[in-house]
Amino acid sequence: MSAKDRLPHEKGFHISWDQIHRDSRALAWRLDGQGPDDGAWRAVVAITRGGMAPAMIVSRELDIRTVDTISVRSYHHQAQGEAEVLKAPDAELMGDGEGILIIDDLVDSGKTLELVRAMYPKAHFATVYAKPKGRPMVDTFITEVSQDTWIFFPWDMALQYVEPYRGTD
Ligand SMILES: O=P(O)(O)OC[C@H]1O[C@H](OP(=O)(O)OP(=O)(O)O)[C@H](O)[C@@H]1O
Ligand code: HPA
Ligand SMILES: [Mg+2]
Repeated sequence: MSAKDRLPHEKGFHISWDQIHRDSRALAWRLDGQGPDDGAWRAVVAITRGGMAPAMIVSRELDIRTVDTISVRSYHHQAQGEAEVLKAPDAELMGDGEGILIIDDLVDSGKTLELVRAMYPKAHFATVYAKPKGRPMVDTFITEVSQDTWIFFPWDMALQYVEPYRGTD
C-alpha cells in the first residue's frame, strides 16, 4: 500500500518536534494568568495520548506540578468511531473542572472535547491546533487548519529518504 492510499485527506500538515514545541509554548504563554484563582491554574490534565507532549510543555512553562491524564479513544487509524473514556483523572482533583487546564494536541470534529466538557463543564479547554468543526469546543488554541487537512505529529513520523524531484535513472 502506498502512503497515498493510506491518506484519504487532501492535504497533509507535517509538524516537526521543533514546531510543536514552539506552538505549545505559545499556547502556555497565552494561558498564563488566565486561571480563575488570581490567574492561577490548579492543575494540568492531558488528554492522552496526543495531549501529553503539549501538556508537559505547558505545565513546564507555567510551573504547574499537578498533572493528571484522561484517556479518550475516538479514532482507529484515520476513521472515527464513538468516543469513549478509558481512564479518568482523579475525581477529587477535578471536581467540576474549575481551575483545571485540559490540554489536547488538536480538536478536529470536537467529539473528544465534547465528551470531556460534559464531565468537567467548568474546566478550560486548550489545544495547539484546531479545525473549524471543533472550534466551538475549544476555549484557547494557537493555529487553525482547514477541515480537509490531516495533521501529522512528530511522534507518528520518521525521517526517510525521498526521491529527487526529477527522479533517478
Ligand atoms: O476532535 P476529535 O474529532 O474528537 O479529534 C481529536 C482527537 O483525536 C486524536 O486522538 P485519538 O483519539 O486519535 O487518540 P490519541 O491521542 O491516542 O492518538 C487527537 O489527539 C484528539 O485527541
Ligand atoms: O488531523 C489529525 N491528525 C492526527 N490525529 C487526528 N485525530 C483527529 N484528527 C487528526
Ligand atoms: Mg488524542
